[in-house]
Amino acid sequence: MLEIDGLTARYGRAQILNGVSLTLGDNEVVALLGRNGAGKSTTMKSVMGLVRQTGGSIRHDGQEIRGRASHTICRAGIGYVPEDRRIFGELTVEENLEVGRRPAREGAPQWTTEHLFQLFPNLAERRRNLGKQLSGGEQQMLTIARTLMGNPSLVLLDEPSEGIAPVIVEQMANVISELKREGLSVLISEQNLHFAREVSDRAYIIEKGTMRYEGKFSDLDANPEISTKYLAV
Ligand SMILES: Nc1ncnc2c1ncn2[C@@H]1O[C@H](COP(=O)(O)OP(=O)(O)OP(=O)(O)O)[C@@H](O)[C@H]1O
Repeated sequence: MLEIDGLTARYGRAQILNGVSLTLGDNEVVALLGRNGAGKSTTMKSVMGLVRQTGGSIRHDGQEIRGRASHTICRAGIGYVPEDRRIFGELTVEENLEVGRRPAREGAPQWTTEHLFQLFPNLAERRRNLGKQLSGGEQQMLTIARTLMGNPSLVLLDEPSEGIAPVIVEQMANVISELKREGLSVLISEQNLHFAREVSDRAYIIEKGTMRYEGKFSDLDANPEISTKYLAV
């Protein structure tokens, strides 16, 4: 589904990714863990063609996408939910969802607003509220729901549990499990090991733009020194 191999990327003169490799299989949920500034967002932005990549490859369903324009990457079925919730504050919840609507895509689940409202009951209750009237957690949910309106087969979620109330974090975990049940592949970036463990099949740990760990959560639990060294636990 997604194969990143030896990816290097920079902002201006600063080298941020030093050869990152990661794979995500069909219908897998994989966590990209790391502390603040480790390079998680930059990895996701690289997949989306939003930062300058200097080397390596990014293949999606076997096709090289590194260097392609962002809209082409979206059209290939990759949805991206950035950390900063980019909802339209002056549009209602329903209108925000309509903005994300794209044609159905073969091999990917097709979403309707009604289906999304079942998945996000909070948004259903607030469907006629303006985006700016929602809480931070609800805005995060709305960003995810709007991305799903594009019928992606792969979704990149940048720190979905960041800065939201615990009760919403629990709902977020349910949403990610439901996306997997629907057949999607999901890459989440996380600092929260507990949340990542709850929703993901396996994990990578990145530090200073370099991959330090790849494996199961059970192995991470058996070797706590890895988490202590590379994560804020
Ligand atoms: N637009 C930018 N210009 C220059 N440097 C940047 C830019 N964005 C990020 N960086 C730097 O790149 C490095 C990696 O940042 P990145 O956002 O990928 O980290 P992260 O693991 O996602 O952490 P965070 O939780 O802070 O988002 C950091 O050192 C950061 O300061």
